[in-house]
Amino acid sequence: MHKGKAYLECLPRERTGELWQSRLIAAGYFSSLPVETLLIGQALGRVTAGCTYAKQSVPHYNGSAMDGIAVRAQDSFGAAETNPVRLTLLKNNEPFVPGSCYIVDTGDLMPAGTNSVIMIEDVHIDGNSAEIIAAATPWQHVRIIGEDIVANEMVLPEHQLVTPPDIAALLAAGLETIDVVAKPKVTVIPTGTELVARSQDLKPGAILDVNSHMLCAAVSTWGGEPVRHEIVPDNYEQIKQAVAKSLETSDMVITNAGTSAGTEDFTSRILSELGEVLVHGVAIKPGKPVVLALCNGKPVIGLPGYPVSAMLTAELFVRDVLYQRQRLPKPQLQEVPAVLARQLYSHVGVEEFVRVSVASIQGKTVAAPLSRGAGIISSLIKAQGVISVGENSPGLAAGAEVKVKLFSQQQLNTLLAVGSHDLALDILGVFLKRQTNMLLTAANVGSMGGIMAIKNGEAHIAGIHLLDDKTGEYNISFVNKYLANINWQLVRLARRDQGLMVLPGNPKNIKGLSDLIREDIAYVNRQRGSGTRMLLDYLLPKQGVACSTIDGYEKEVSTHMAVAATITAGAADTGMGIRAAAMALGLEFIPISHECYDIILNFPPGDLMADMIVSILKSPEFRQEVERLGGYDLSEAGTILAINKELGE
Ligand SMILES: Nc1nc2c(c(=O)[nH]1)N[C@H]1C(S)=C(S)[C@@H](COP(=O)(O)OP(=O)(O)OC[C@H]3O[C@@H](n4cnc5c(N)ncnc54)[C@H](O)[C@@H]3O)O[C@H]1N2
Ligand code: MOO
Repeated sequence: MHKGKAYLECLPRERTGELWQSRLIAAGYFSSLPVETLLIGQALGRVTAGCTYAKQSVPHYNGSAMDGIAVRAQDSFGAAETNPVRLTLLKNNEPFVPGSCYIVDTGDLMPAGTNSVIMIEDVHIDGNSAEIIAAATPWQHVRIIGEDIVANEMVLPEHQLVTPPDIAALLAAGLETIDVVAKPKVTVIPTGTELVARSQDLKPGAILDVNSHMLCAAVSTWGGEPVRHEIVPDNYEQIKQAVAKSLETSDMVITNAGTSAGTEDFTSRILSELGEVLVHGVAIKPGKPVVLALCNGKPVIGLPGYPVSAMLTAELFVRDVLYQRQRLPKPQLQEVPAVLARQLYSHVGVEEFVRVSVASIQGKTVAAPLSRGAGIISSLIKAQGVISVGENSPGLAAGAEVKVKLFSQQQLNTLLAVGSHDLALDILGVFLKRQTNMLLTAANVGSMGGIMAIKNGEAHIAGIHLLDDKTGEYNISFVNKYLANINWQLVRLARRDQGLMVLPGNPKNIKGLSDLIREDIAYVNRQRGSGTRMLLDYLLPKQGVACSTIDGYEKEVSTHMAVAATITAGAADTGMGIRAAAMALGLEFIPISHECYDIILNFPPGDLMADMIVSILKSPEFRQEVERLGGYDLSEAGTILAINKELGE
């Protein structure tokens, strides 16, 4: 047995792909494929295992192609307007005699003796005779035997994807069943002592096994037949046995987790004992510790435990192998040039894959990077595409030209909201989708980030809640200051309650901001530039509180929900945020202030989308749905607060 390659000896992705492909070819993995026989009606989307030949001709009899009369062509010769020819009409059961004809409908068997059809429009029926005024050519309007498919002709070649018309052709050609390439059976083994199968069993430290379901679904999407193994704890022998047993019945085995350097990360060692580890460590992020092995001539892939890493490495090293194994054409993702919405740091030495929201903004395609953590499942569902930042790149500047691989052709049918995020925006997205079929995607970069995105033409919408500490007014002075020469409108979305969130029962008896200086109180703050942080910094001096005296003032998180989650987890006693976030996690809420959450709309004059958004904001249905979240006042929603004065004049 070969020893596994040392971890961290990372190969570049392309070389890994080539090595993986060439070793699988050498192992014969793509040559002798198991075959399955299916009823024709079940073969849609499958790949023919061999060439298929017609059992019968199509059509299998000479039939009339039109409604009319069936004649012997030579009986009609000489017919003309000046010389009508009269033929005797026979009944179907009467034998043909020269100079006679039969009435036929489209599809009828041509009566013996006839070889041509004259359309009924060109015939004058008179009692027992039919008069024609033009000659018919032999076989006109007749579908002759085998005109479509001749018996023994090839209907479909081997390794062809079966389409709906193929099903018609196969059935017409007299086939009842067809041999197709069998779906590769792929066993997915979730590993980890911390894993539980059901959310009822979750407790701190336990993780719900979601990856095995995600990976099985991916295998199905890629044409394979997934088999989900039960969770195997981090036990060397048990994992080894599970892999060895699965290999007996599967065409491919995927293990999940246990690929990195932890004390219980056994994958590479186990696979090197069961076969040969070709790769352990690829210079990519996420997904670096992926393991690629060949055991008994079958691929065994150790995918890293984090969901995003697992999905990306499956896309890179499982998907194409499955397509190739089934001879399915690999779907090509469309690649479009786009402008990066914000700066992106990257590590030199690894190729980094970053999921992005994509939108077309006034003719410019913009890609907004989503959160990059390997455990951020939501980045997988929010993304419309992915970009790759090359191994040698330390990162990309905002505005840099990137190439986005789009997950679907319709992905540019998107409105991009960049700025401070609010649940009301998600609800606006639902209403917009209903009315316009446009998808609203949001990148949460804080209020100032939103203003900058509008300034750079990289957002359709920006949610902001910025307090001007000189005027005490919200938002207007900021848009006027930063957004010249742009067709913006500032529209009220909601007034929101801002306040302190505390655990149920308020165990530390917090009453207001002045309590934050107490020694027994740990605070969790929002990031600089966020509206909530600006409000806090505005209010603290008014209460005579110095921020340096607050324990936790330096501890920053970037969303209202993260503040609420930090308090729920016991990592802080209180933090400022909106009431809806407190309610969502069952926290108590001490109101401190109101703030105005408004949206900047960036649409050219006359664009109907801005009007549509305003009318949604004004609708009672939308207002009720948002107000139900708690802590929102939408009585002014849809009010246009300002438009760009410079352009307006
Ligand atoms: N000292 C080092 N630590 C880590 C390194 C490293 O190089 N040195 N690499 C990190 C990277 S990169 C990744 S990726 C992960 C890979 O981890 P493993 O494949 O060993 O997996 P685990 O540590 O067991 O799990 C990671 C994470 O994922 C969760 N998980 C696992 N299985 C599932 C599942 N079926 N469904 C949902 N979530 C799952 C698991 O609970 C952990 O939270 O290692 C880093 N560490
Ligand atoms: O490879 Mo890991 O997936 O970067 O986190």
